[in-house]
Amino acid sequence: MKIVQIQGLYKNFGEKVALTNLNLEVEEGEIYGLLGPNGAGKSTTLHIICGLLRQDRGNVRVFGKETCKQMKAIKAHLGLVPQELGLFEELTAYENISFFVSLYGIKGKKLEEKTLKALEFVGLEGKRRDKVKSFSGGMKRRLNIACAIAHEPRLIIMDEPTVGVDPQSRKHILEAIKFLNKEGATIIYTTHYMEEAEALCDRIAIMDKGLCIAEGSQENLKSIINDKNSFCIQVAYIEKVEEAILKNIKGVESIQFKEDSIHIVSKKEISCLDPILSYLAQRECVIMGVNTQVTNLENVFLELTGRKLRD
Ligand SMILES: Nc1ncnc2c1ncn2[C@@H]1O[C@H](COP(=O)(O)OP(=O)(O)OP(=O)(O)O)[C@@H](O)[C@H]1O
Repeated sequence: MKIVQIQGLYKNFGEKVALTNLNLEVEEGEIYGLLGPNGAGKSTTLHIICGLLRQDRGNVRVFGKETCKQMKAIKAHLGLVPQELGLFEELTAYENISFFVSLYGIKGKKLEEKTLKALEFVGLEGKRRDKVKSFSGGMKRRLNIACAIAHEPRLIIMDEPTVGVDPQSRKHILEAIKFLNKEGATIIYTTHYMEEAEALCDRIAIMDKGLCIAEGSQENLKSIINDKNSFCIQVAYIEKVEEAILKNIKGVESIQFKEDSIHIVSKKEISCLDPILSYLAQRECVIMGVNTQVTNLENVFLELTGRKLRD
């Protein structure tokens, strides 16, 4: 079953275009990654799915119901882990979770059970009576997740839930997400950490400038750039190298300069390493090493969204 269906979605903020004809579908039971550079439109998309924002045009269905007409019914089975922490610092961990659970009309013994289960789930059962203001960043992130999942939603939307956490908390959070998914929850996950998306997601959409520019399984996405070679040449005296000349070598598709290395993407069928090395030798650069790079999600992401720094 398609748990989220987005068709022809548009959203502007004044002059600013946030989404422009976005189309996405999320199947029940999957972990669906939403990746994209800053400002790509990920949070706007998630906020529209949750009914926090209204689209200008287009159709969004969650659990087969239209968000514009049946948001109340949708919200009962939806959990949102927001990018910004949404916690009450003066309340304890227990009080924070039980407040959010109570918003779903859950009371009494059930409220207590669900709150304790969520505390245990994020490894904070020993801190239940402590005020949030005494928590570390990682503990707050975990509590933020507990507040969103304690009512046991069918669809969990996570907007960069691991920002600023240490490796231990990150590991705990990623394992918890896998567990929730095994238990039956569908998860939509945004992150800037490619290795997280690689470890978690069944399918991924890459967004840029309000559009979905690629979508599919990790294998599908990698196959987009499998007709290319990617390699890195470490060079001393890199200042002697002229980018325009390298770019003109047959087969070269893109070039990126770093402090002491050049990253090159080329067509697979044309071998351009020899002419590049000859050119570097001609310029009396010292070649310190050449590394071929394996195709991973980060290469795909950078290839599709560009390697230039964004404002
Ligand atoms: N409330 C708002 N008012 C004005 N512009 C906004 C607002 N919310 C988002 N935008 C703009 O819409 C575009 C998409 O923003 P959005 O937050 O959805 O991107 P994002 O992919 O989530 O980025 P990030 O990775 O930085 O969180 C950006 O250009 C952003 O500046």
